[in-house]
Amino acid sequence: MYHLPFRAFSASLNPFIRARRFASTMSAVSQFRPVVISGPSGTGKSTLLGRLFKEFPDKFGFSISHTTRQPRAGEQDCREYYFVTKEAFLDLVAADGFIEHAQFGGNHYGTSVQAVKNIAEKERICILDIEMEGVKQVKKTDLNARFLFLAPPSLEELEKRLRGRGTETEDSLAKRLAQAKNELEFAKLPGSHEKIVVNDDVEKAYTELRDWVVDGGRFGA
Ligand SMILES: Nc1ncnc2c1ncn2[C@@H]1O[C@H](COP(=O)(O)OP(=O)(O)OP(=O)(O)O)[C@@H](O)[C@H]1O
Repeated sequence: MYHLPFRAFSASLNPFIRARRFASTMSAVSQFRPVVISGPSGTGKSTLLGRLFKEFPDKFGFSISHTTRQPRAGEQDCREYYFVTKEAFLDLVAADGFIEHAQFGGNHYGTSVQAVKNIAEKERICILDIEMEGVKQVKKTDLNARFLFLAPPSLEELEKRLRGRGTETEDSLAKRLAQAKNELEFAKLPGSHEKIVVNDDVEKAYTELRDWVVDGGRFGA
């Protein structure tokens, strides 16, 4: 199987390939700037992104994650996931190659910086739907990203939406609301995001988000 970390490693052995690859990914992310959408769980990110992808089916993409779990029937390497060994995964962690990574059920999962660049190389805008810690990590990279924060009208309304979605237990609800407070505090810091959209009325919020992302057809470039 052909793994991304191996490809990245083998390219790094040859300075010419490395320089060429660096130049091409740099120009790709300057032209196709990734967009980071963050905001508390339940604030409506999936709802608005679903609409954006429907309106612009060929413009955007999600990065492919890495995982150390085994592929399931029908899953393909480099399509659903980059399926890697635990050793390759930990090497990439050590090389600071991940924007975020976590462990679930004994397997590792992560979003690599290179996976985001790969979307730009396909001439699409990579959308990253991530939490505050991920936002901080993206800011440390050369991804040239733009940052939008989707805010709920209030914490009370956020709780109502999370309850209405029917996906939470009392325990997970309390955790999400506590994390929401942290996210809202972070969003108040100057420079944390370039654009804040309050998802009060869904039509209004969608128009505001779309117009900022599309930026008159320039997509921030
Ligand atoms: N403007 C709105 N007014 C009322 N309800 C909304 C609005 N936007 C989204 N919702 C509803 O709020 C709930 C949470 O929305 P959604 O699942 O899109 O949030 P999310 O930010 O993607 O959450 P997570 O980060 O947990 O995936 C959904 O049931 C959705 O239908």
